[in-house]
Amino acid sequence: MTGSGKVATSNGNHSNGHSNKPADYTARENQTDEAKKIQCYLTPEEFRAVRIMQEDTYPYEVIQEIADFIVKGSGMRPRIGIICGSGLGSLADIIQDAKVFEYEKIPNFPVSTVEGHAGKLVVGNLEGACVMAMQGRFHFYEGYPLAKCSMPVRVMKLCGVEYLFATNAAGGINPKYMVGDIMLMHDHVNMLGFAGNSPLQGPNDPRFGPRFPALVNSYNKDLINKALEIGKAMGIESNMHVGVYSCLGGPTYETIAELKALRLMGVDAVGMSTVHEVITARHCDMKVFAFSLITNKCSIEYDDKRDQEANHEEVMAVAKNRQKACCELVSRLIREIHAMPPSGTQAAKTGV
Ligand SMILES: O=P(O)(O)O[C@@H]1C[C@H](O)[C@@H](CO)O1
Ligand code: HPA
Repeated sequence: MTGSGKVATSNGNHSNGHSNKPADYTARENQTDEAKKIQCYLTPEEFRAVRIMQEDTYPYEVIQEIADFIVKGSGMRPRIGIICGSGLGSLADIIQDAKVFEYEKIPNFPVSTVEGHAGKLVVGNLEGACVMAMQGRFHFYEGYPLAKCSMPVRVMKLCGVEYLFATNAAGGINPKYMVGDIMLMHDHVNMLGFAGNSPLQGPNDPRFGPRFPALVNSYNKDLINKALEIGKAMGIESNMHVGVYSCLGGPTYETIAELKALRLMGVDAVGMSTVHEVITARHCDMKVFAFSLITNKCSIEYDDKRDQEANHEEVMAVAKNRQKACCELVSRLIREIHAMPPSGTQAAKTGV
């Protein structure tokens, strides 16, 4: 590959036949043998960065080491894990007695590359419960394999987390959804899975879960019902929905034809994350609560006169506007979970 992503031919020409070697090629001649073999114009540093990004094997022992690093470094054993969606990093800002780990400083951890994803892991207390929050998630379009995107969910599991709260910013396809609404996820359509991609691809380690996990009832119904009650108490029930989310690979927003197809499949909101995290969490038997903040309405009509083009600035601005409601919903739900006995006890087995 060239620095611009074009494939170079053996005579040095790009496969589009127009340009020759990049102008800065002479500065790039100090290549590794491996890079030379595939006619790669990346510098050794770039080549190494791509290799690290695409490395997707995280053996159990490595994940255990990361978990130990976090538990020892924080002196806490979190019970609830939170993944903050785009612009929803404030969910981690409300954590008290926080111990903050920058992703760069956590051994073997990927780094965040997207605006609105700070790249910090925050461990502390929220409503009396010990929680850990990812202020910044990993997306497939950043170049990470899905297993790497959702590897932190396994870290959470080995830290002791029982509940995953996954949040995201999403486009509303259901015409009833308005910007700023909250959709509690009760199911998903795994479009990347349709294309043969899964975070569970490759050898299965039964210490995490079974080879063929079932995904019906992935989204905990009791937590959805509790969240609806909380929404009512907050006076936002008319801005809350229960619906189906779908994740596409991104980073492009969807075409109208794609949106029409998703709507036909029963999808209410579309984004670029969460599904692989939920799959990984269910595989290792975590209870999942997830919601989408609807940051933009997706037009599914070609002759729609409104200016409906999605953009990340708008996504971030809406998330900022609605962060208070999202924080309150999450805090109140965590308060309820904290009041329940830990799972494993007889009483807990009958509840969520
Ligand atoms: O991390 P999430 O899923 O909240 O972020 C969404 C999807 C893209 O990363 C970005 C597009 O604006 O927001
Ligand atoms: N599509 C995909 N991802 C998104 C969108 C969208 O419309 N809005 C926020 N994240």
